[in-house]
Amino acid sequence: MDFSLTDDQRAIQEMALAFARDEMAPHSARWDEEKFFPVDVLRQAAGLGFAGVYVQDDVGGSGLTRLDASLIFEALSYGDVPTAAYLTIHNMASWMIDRFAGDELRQRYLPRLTTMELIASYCLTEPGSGSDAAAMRTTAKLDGDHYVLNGSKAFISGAGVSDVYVVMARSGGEGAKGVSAFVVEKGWEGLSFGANERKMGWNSQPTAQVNFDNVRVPVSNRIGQEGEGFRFAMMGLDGGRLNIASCSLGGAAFALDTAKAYMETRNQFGRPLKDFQALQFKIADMATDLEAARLMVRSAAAALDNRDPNATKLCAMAKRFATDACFTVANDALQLHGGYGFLQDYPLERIVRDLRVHQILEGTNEIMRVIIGREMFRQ
Ligand SMILES: CC(C)(COP(=O)(O)OP(=O)(O)OC[C@H]1O[C@@H](n2cnc3c(N)ncnc32)[C@H](O)[C@@H]1OP(=O)(O)O)[C@@H](O)C(=O)NCCC(=O)NCCSC(=O)C1=CCCCC1
Repeated sequence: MDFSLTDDQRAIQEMALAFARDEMAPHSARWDEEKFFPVDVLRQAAGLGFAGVYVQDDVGGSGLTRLDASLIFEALSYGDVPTAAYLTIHNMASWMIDRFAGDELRQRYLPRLTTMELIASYCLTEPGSGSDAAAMRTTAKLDGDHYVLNGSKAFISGAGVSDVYVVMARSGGEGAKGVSAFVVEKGWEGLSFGANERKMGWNSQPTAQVNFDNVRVPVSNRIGQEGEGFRFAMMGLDGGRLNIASCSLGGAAFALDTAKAYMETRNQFGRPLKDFQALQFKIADMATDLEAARLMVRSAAAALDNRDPNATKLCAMAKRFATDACFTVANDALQLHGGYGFLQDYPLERIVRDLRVHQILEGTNEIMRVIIGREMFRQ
């Protein structure tokens, strides 16, 4: 197995890191404090091809691989975790349209999604169904050449700001087979949004409920066939989980570098912290765990690129391992700063807050174990 990056991959990685350093990192503390959603910066990122990384190029996508995407999202997260994470959501929703919709729908939305003239959200979770996604109650009843959507989606990133919502709703019977996927536009009658949630982290992107009150959606806005929506949503999440794991890598890499720099200059007992072996061991463990997580993410990305039958399992493993390991790395980096790590004048407490949710969203790490366990016995 060759884990080295190609020259093209290094160039992409460096471009994303430069963007993170110049356009994101200088503002991330303010975005967090002011709960500011940096749409202009997202559009600048789209200009570099980061809004449709693995969308096909006939509709403006970059046509890159999942491994390329993982490198990009890791690099961007070095500058600001929630903004990079928002790009992953936009990419996931856009990919679902690219991969599963007919050409008319692809051409209608994707050229504007890949430039981020339109911003996308992904709507699966409901107030009453999180881990048990197939228990959703939002309905889509066929009425002539439209579906009529009723219900609510919860924890939706971008709700109220996004222009386009990829929505999973029940068009048929119970269970996963009754679910279809639709593209719904902001501004359509009956679509409304809840108040912005007050969150522990991920403050530079809005999160709210999306409500459907007899929203009429043209049949032509259904993605694929009736009853395929749950499978599409799960396939979207295989890649989404990899992307979130990549965002954890970037946040943890930033935390580790910040801790190392601090240890060079902070003196206690007459010596810099880096000269204490116990603290060197801590850095050694952090770097080792981060590298292990990175290798798992890259291996899962390669599996998705190669359509490996183990890809779902490997993505769940990478998400579980990387988001846990990277949260611990960030928390240890905070600890190495002593009392200063707890202050908002330093970036560590923000990174810890931002990475915490990666252990919960896009499937909790407990659900990742469910998926891995099932796959282990399916083989
Ligand atoms: C895995 C799970 C717990 C299991 O589901 P069940 O047992 O009901 O369904 P089951 O019997 O596993 O499957 C149904 C059909 O579906 C196919 N399929 C499933 N996975 C896949 C897959 N990966 N690829 C292809 N097909 C798949 C399956 O084969 C079956 O079809 P079949 O009957 O065989 O024809 C699922 O519910 C899940 O995952 N929850 C976590 C949700 C969850 O992750 N939210 C996160 C919401 S989004 C979020 O948190 C965000 C946060 C930030 C912003 C972005 C979004």
